[in-house]
Amino acid sequence: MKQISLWSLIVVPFTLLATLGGATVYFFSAVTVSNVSDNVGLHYMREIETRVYDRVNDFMKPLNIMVEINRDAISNHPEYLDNLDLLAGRFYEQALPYPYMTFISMATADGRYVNSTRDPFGSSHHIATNYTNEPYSLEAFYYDPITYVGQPMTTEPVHKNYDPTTRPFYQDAVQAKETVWGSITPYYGYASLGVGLAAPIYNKQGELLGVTATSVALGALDKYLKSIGLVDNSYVFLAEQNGDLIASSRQEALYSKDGEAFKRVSLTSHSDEVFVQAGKSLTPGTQHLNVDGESFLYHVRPVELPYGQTWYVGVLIPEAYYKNILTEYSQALMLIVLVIFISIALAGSLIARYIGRPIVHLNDAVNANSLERIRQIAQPFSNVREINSLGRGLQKMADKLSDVMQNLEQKVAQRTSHLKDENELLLEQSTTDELTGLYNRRGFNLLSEQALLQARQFGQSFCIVLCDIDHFKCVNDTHGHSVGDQALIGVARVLQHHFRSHDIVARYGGEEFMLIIVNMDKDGVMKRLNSVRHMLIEQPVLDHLPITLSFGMAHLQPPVKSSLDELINDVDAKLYKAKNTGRDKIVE
Ligand SMILES: Nc1nc2c(ncn2[C@@H]2O[C@H](COP(=O)(O)OP(=O)(O)OP(=O)(O)O)[C@@H](O)[C@H]2O)c(=O)[nH]1
Repeated sequence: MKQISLWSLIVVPFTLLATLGGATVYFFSAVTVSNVSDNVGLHYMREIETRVYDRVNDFMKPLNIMVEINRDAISNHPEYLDNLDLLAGRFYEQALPYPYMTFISMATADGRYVNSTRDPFGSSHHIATNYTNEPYSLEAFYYDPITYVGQPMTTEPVHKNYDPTTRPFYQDAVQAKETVWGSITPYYGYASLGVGLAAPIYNKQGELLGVTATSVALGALDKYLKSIGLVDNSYVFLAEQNGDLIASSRQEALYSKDGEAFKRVSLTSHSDEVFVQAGKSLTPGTQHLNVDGESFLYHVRPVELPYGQTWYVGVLIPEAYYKNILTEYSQALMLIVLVIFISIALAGSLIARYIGRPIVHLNDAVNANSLERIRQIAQPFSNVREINSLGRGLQKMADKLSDVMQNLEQKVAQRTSHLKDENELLLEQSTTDELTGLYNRRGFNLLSEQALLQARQFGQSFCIVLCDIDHFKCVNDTHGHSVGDQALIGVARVLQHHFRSHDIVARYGGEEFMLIIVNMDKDGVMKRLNSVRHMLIEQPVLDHLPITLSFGMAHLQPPVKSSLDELINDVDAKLYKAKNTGRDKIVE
């Protein structure tokens, strides 16, 4: 099975988790912020744009409704034209719900004219006609609910010799033979633009009966755009296809007066550079617009009016507005993410510290092959209960093991020393003659080789003596075996008495004794052997029973070359000679 370290089990997953999590959140937040950012801008812009779009549509709707109703009504009932007072009342009442409907008019092909008329801001509403006098001068009348054309408002006509058939709206409509838009122009004396629709009316035979027209004051739309309450540095405008402004959220004028002529302000000729740039990109859709280093989200939506007229609603929102909101949002998000990942890292380091480190510590101690290392683990060595208990358990085991080993060592030492003693005893027993306490033959064999080596090594003299009790069989036979034993013990003691502690005195066989004397001259040896003989006579080991010994002796001066076997054979032969030549003597 593949082995992995505890550190890699803790550190690697936490590092991976933190990195992966961080990257994921960062990626998602970047994507989210970017999406939300665009959405916030778009939503805000669409909201404004839709409101303006609906408002313009609602505002303009009565214009074509009225013109179409009146066109159809008069076309189907030309008799209306015989009583223009009725039309005056009808027009007046049609205009009542629409305060900015400035004109609803009818100009007959024979030059008569009737009009429900109102100033652009709806403060005065009356009826104007030119058919009540000669030669068709335009006069203003109060509306009368019974007679429709009520009292005159002024003593003088408003317009002398007014011939509507010469007016542009009439001529344009007749020429087009269908409903046409008039051009947008300012009202005389009023700060408002206006626009009208004019429809030529034919009878069933296709003869021209006249032109009916409606007109609306656009100043109300301008007021509306100015009152929307946009965020700072935003723009909303309504413009014609050619870029001429109809209404705008900004304060700048929509037209200028040059003598008697009016000059419309277009987007591209505007004093505000933002309008200029917007005018250059007046295409439906959303785009980013950069003006003098400031970025705008720019949206254009066409407003399709009847009879082929298209206006444009444009909205510009500074990107900084919604980006600031989102920057704050993303900063808050990043802060939360940071806190989460610091927490994860902290959790990882806590696990590493409180679980990983003690386990690694334990592992090192256990693998150090030393019980002492485990016993020396400081307690408590971990704040985690289970790990601490694991460590304590190991320590207890190590303590017990250590005690067992110590006992074992003591026992082994005791056994060893005991065995040593027993060995020594056994050795002593196996090399000692039980009866006399001298070395036995085995002891002699062990020590004699060492003595010969010593003499050779230190260049010392080497003397070997074999002695045997004379007629010992007689002693046994005459006095019994135990007396014989006493004799053996006595002879052994006398021999031992005459030689040095480091000289070898051994019982070599039944009544044979072997001596090895190193580093003593021949005379010295002889003297001692003769002394032995004398003592056995003077101080008999058995009462009234003299004991004599026969000796075979070899004394070698250094260097000693003969082997032990040769020397033993030599002294054996000499002893034999002593026995055969009368006993109680030393043969050398
Ligand atoms: N009491 C006693 N007798 C022993 C012991 N070992 C050997 N003997 C006896 O020693 C005697 C040795 O006799 P022999 O070999 O014939 O020699 P000897 O009688 O001493 O005659 P020579 O050596 O020729 O002078 C035997 O009778 C053995 O039984 C012992 O441990 N105790």
